[in-house]
Amino acid sequence: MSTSSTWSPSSWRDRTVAQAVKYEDPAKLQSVLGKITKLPPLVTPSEIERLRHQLALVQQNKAFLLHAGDCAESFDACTHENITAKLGLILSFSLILIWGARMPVVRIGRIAGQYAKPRSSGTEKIGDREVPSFRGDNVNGFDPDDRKPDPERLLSAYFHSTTTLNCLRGLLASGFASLNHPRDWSLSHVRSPILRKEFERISESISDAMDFSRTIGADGGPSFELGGTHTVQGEVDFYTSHEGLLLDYEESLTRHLPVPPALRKTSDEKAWYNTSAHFVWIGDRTRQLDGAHVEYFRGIRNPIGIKVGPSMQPDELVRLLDVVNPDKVPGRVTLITRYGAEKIAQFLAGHIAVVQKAAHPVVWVCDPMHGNTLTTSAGVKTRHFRTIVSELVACLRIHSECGSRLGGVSLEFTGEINDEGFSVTECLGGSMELNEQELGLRYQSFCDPRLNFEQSLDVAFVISEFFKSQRQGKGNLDAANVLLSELGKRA
Ligand SMILES: O=C[C@H](O)[C@H](O)COP(=O)(O)O
Ligand SMILES: C=C(OP(=O)(O)O)C(=O)O
Ligand SMILES: [Mn+2]
Repeated sequence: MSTSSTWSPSSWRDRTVAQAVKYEDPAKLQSVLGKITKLPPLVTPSEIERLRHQLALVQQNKAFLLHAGDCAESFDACTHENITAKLGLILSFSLILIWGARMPVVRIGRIAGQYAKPRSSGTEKIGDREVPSFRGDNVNGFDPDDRKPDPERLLSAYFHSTTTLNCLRGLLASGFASLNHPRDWSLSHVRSPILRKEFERISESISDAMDFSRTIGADGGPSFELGGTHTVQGEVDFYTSHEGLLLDYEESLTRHLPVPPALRKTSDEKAWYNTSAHFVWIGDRTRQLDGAHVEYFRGIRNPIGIKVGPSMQPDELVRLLDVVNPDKVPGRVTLITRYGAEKIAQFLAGHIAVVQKAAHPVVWVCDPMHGNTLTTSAGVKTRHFRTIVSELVACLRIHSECGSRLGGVSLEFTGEINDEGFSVTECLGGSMELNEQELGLRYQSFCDPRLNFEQSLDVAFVISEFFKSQRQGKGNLDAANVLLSELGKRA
């Protein structure tokens, strides 16, 4: 394998493309890509560089990363209500984390472009029929009769991403993030009295802290609508991300743009930026060392993620880091581990050891979702809250035993609610004790099961309590134990 050869946005085309999509009409594909190539970037180099800088702070233990959102966004779910609910959950989650950890949270949504899905199999069974698998809204349709890949969907993905991003930017610029108005955490869903007492204690402390800031005027004066500036609390950074799976699309949004002045080494320095999102990641199924995805990713300047599962060999991991980050740039690489609760103890410490030995600067993030998927006897794909939290807790423990640090979490969750105000029912357990019979009530995911609003806040409380106890010098999981043992007991 030669990685020293010249890179270009299209050099990946000489490599084997894992999870490739086969289009019937290549001319139509070219015409769509030609159109996208001319459309404006979705994000800017300054935003991308700012995120890289913030991820370097995560690495230095000065911030925590929350990477979260849908497994697969869909074009139909691109509504004001859904986007607001998703952003609201990310903000609520990060507020709880900030309270416990007393450090900034870097927020990256799996949003505004998370359409393409790698699949375990090329076909799937729907009833008695065997049809091509759904590959995401930018490839084919969820309807079993609409599974032929259509290049026009790439253009539609661009416009849905743009619309989503515009909605997010509008909400954030108009004070939606103001910490004075978090979504109501009613806690009425919490069944265990012990848990409810703990959650109430935490949320009252947060409300108290916010009340205090308001009283002393530390919330920044008049509101935005009344001519005030964006308040310190209301002004938050928010970044977008998706799996960089469809390289045709990623290439067409890869632009040679001036490096922002503060970072330029020469007055005319330019770099290749993937302008489809601030952060893109390589999936566990497409991270082959000599494959097309690694070749594409090595040449872009964005901060990138790499999914690391049980099949990653330790030496392979170091070689991969050498390829994508030869200059060991801080903040450039985030390793998103996803082994499964049963396997993490077998693999994580070995991966940490080789990365430490190679002195590669990385942000370690725990994805406790993808190694913990199961299918019920009724054929429903789900995840159990208990295994999700169990992988997360094991991850925190193993990092601290190895003298390393867990810098963030990567979750599939959604704050979406239906017209009656109910959350989705896709994962089992949590403080609402969702059971198998209830999965069918509001199962809306197009791919993997997501934590709903209530279950996500459960996770936020657990992590927040862990950081609080660490901050108070306890350095262990004691304070989170009441939550963990209670949540662990729930079916
Ligand atoms: O989101 C991740 C993958 O695309 C997903 O887990 C694949 O699911 P599958 O195993 O049903 O193909
Ligand atoms: C496809 C995904 O994960 P992985 O590559 O880890 O299976 C994902 O994050 O949606
Ligand atoms: Mn997924």
